[in-house]
Amino acid sequence: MGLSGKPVTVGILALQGAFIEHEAALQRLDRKIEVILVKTPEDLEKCNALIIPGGESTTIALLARLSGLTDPLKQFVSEKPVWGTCAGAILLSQTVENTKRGGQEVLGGMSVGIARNGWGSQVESFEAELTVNGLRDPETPFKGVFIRAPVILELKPGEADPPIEVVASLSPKLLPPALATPDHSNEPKTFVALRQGLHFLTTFHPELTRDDRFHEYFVRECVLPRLA
Ligand SMILES: NC(=O)CC[C@H](N)C(=O)O
Repeated sequence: MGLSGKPVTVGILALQGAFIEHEAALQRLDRKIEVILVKTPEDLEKCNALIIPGGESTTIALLARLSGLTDPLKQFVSEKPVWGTCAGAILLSQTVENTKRGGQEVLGGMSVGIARNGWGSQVESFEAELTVNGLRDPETPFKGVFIRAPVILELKPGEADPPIEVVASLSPKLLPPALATPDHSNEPKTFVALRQGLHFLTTFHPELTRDDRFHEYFVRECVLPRLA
């Protein structure tokens, strides 16, 4: 049986946030995916890969702790493919700035520093057309929906870590004045989709469009190769 025929189970962390929309997107893919809404460590054990949705990172981290999921999630992240969208991207990061009082618990997985609510109050939510080379039909722009989105501050892979690939970035012109710098070259603040080894993050919400190309990308690039 080829890769395309192997059964694959993708979990979606379903404690808070936009998990139903991710489920619908995965079910629209041509490739048949078994989807589990993960609320307990037992649910997580059945998954080959996981999506951590957008929502409120502080709340998701708190509910994970109350559900006994924090350590199983950290273990999962160290072994299997995980995609974090928006709040999920915050949870996959190594360090977080602009946290609520008491700080932000993270799962790690991606060697990045991130800031919550990085766009400031005036541009908390916006849409932007993204050109993304790794997607199917790359000439068609992807509508990025940014809702109180985090901002990538720095990439800091250690020597033993897999390299980080920039999958999508925003035009520097879209950065709010507070984030803009005179020299925009290779500026982490413009990065909005990053891949590192088995892991993937997007600071926006692909599940809130009817365009499922990022879901297809995650399954194709991060999940299926891991099953080989
Ligand atoms: N749309 C989102 O997921 C917003 C993320 C939210 N600002 C947080 O810090 O968790």
